[in-house]
Amino acid sequence: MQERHVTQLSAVGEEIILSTRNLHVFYGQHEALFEGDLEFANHKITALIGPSGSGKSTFLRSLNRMNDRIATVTGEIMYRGVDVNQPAIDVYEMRRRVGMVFQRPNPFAKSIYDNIAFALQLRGVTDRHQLDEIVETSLKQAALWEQVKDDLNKSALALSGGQAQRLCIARAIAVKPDILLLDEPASALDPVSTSQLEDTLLDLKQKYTIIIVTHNMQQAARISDYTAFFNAGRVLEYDTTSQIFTNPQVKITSDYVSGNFG
Ligand SMILES: Nc1ncnc2c1ncn2[C@@H]1O[C@H](COP(=O)(O)OP(=O)(O)OP(=O)(O)O)[C@@H](O)[C@H]1O
Repeated sequence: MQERHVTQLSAVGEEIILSTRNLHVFYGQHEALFEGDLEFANHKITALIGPSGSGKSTFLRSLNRMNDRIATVTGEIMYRGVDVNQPAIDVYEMRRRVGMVFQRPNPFAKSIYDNIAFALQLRGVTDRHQLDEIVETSLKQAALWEQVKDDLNKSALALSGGQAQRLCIARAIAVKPDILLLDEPASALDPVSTSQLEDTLLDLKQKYTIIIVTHNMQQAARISDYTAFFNAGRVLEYDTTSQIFTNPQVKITSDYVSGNFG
């Protein structure tokens, strides 16, 4: 078996929206990511899997510069032809296009409506009709509208975990991003909410490119098109999800996906 097998998606005809080259991440002296070179295909779901501490979140958070204050990130992050890992980049604007949803649902202590409207108002959208329309569309896309349409003025803190996570997705898509980064978004959810969230992500793929960190192998297999396997700060294998789960080329990947790891 090989030691490393990373498929270049551009070589297999995919439209690449985001790619990293020579990406290294250091927390102080500790190098947590060595050469995370990956290409991400437009309107596809890519899963990042691997053991705890292998660098998945570090990599994901680097993609929209969430590591800026806590780590040193070197290398290129090419988003639609622009290296967004440059000091001159407007990080705020970049994060509008490359949004993030975190592991634990983190709605603001505001109404359901304001959770979504707030980000838009900050960006200068003040027209009430326009706000209403975007709030409704975002909640529909996040598959939450039917459950909350009569309760928009109620506190978001009263939502269930699954609903709160879908509200966070609605909030992220309200500003019309291109790419959604999700860091274990279902880890705090029960199986029913997890399944609903997976259906929502499959729907969202029509409009967005999705990159998701997950510990749940079945989840990666169910929803993703491509899977990257991380180990000890390196991407050891990257391929179609079916290939990773049925015919991995690297022994450690094979051990990991078959549950014989460690
Ligand atoms: N804020 C931080 N400061 C210092 N070291 C960190 C920080 N965040 C992560 N690390 C270290 O970087 C390495 C990679 O961690 P990371 O969280 O990216 O891994 P992961 O694969 O996402 O793990 P998990 O699946 O447990 O979330 C680990 O050695 C971790 O201890």
